[in-house]
Formats: sequence, C-alpha cells, structure tokens
Amino acid sequence: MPSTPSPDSPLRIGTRGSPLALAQAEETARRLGEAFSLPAEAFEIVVIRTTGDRIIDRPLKDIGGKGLFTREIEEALLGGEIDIAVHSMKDMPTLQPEGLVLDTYLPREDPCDGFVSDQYAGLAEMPQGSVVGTSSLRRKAQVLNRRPDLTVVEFRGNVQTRLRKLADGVATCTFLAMAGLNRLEMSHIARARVRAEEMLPAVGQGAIGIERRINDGATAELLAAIHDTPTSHALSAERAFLAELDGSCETPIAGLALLDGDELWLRGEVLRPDGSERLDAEGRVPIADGPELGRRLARELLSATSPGFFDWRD
Ligand SMILES: NCc1[nH]cc(CCC(=O)O)c1CC(=O)O
Repeated sequence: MPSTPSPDSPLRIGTRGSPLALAQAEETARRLGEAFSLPAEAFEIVVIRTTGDRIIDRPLKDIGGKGLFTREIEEALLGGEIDIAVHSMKDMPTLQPEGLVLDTYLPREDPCDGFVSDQYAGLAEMPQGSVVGTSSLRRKAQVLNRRPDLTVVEFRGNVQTRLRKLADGVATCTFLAMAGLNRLEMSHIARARVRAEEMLPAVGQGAIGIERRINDGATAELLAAIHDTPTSHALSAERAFLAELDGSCETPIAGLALLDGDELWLRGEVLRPDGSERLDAEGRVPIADGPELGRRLARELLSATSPGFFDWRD
C-alpha cells in the first residue's frame, strides 16, 4: 500500500458487520479523511464475520476462548486482506497475536452504561423479581449484587436485536453502553445514564482501537494523525489492571480510569458471577504511572478475595 490511500488504492478497513461496528469503521474513515483531506472513496470498509457473530444461540461464556469477535479480523489483517482493523476496545483481549499492534485510539465516548426500559426509570424502581436481560457477566453480577431479588436472562445479539427482545417482553430492562447508543444516534432509548459509582463499566468501554501490522510503517504514520493520547493513557491503566487479573470480557471485572489534570484516577472491581461478593480498589497517580497503578490495584484485589472467589475461572 502507498503511504497515502487514494480511490485507486484505498485503505482497507476491516470490521464486524453490526450497525455499531460499521459506525465505528465509518468514524475511523471520516477522521482519517479529514486529517489528510481525502475523499470517502480513499477508504474501503471490509466486513468480516467472526465466530461471535455466527453463533448467536449460546451464551458467550459457553463458546469459550478469547477473541471471539476478533480472530477472523486479525487473520485478515495478518494475511494482508485488510490494512487496519477497527475494534471496540471492550471486546479486545489484553494480548494481540504476534505481528499485530493495537495502539491507536480514537477519542473515547461516554464509558458508562445506559439503563433501557420502557417501564421503569432505573434499577431501584424495578419491582421484586423482575427480569433483567443481559449477556454480560459483569452487568449480571453487578445487577445481582445490588438487587439479589431480580432474575437475569441471557440477552445476546446486537443493539437492535436486544431492543426487539425487550419489546417482545423477554425482559423488563437491559443495559447498553452509552457509547454504542451515542454512536448509533440512539441515546434517546436510554432512560438513564448509569453513573460509574452505581455500575462500574467494563475496561475499555466506549473506546475504539485500531489495529495494524507491526511492520507497516506507512499505516502507522497515517494512524498517528488520529490517535488520542488521553484515551490511550486511560486505556493503558485499565488494560494493565485487566491483564494482571488475567481477565477477559467473559469475566465479571470492571475498571475505569479518568484523567484529572496531570493525574490519573483508576477504580477496579471484581465480583462473583452470582453477585454475592464485590470488591473494589482505587487510586490516583501521575498519568505516566497509570499502568503500574492498574497492576497494583489488581494485586490488591487478588489478595483481598476470599477462598474460592476465582474458582469460576478456568
Ligand atoms: N460486547 C458488545 C459491545 N462491545 C462494545 C459495545 C458498546 C460500545 C463500546 O463499549 O465502545 C457493545 C455493546 C454494549 O455493551 O452495549
């Protein structure tokens, strides 16, 4: 690929095919186009179907393995079928395959969850025994920790599918990332934005990451123009926390870093899947020490958990 994409030799952007994934790929193309004054035809969006997209009738944790939503995309990147891959950082394992790097971030959207229900304004108002739909182990554990009386049912599928299940009465409420709703211009469906103090988001939530081949210097130069440094500082701290816990998007782990002047604040949380126990830790350090803080908080939580806390992990 030449150093600057053109309609004759477009930059091929690999992505999943959901409306949200496409919106994220389009945002990436738009930002690159603006940075280099390129027409839309200088970018080609290549939709790649992943294992996670293919199997929609089983809970994610039963399909197993990390990178359910990324493996096929990373193979296309390694195979030279695409030039970059655009991902929701929330879905990304902490380690990338040999030969790939994931170090470009777009400015982060709202990291918090949204509460979605056409009947109730928030979790506190849900009647005893109500049904919550979510496929996220984190959200399930957090909901049950606050409201042990509620029932959580599996709620797989993209945003549109989940809304249909809600309309069909499969559940009374669900939670969706505000970032996804904002990017789809659907934030009006959230009855409330759930503050991080109430429900700590997933590590990386709201951030878009762009992956490339490690030896592709021309693409690295392009991506540098749209990289957001504050987002990368926050994500480095959160992902160091996650990596030290050896967690993935399949485990009830939450973490959020916020920048405040030249300092970084990080809170991390681990839960038992049934919500019966929840532990958190937080700290504030100079921004450069974010990853070290992430590892320290993870070790703090690991040593504070009661026997058996992590037995659900394989
Ligand atoms: N696991 C699916 C997923 N991956 C990223 C987002 C939302 C967008 C984001 O967090 O950046 C979602 C859907 C959701 O949680 O509502």
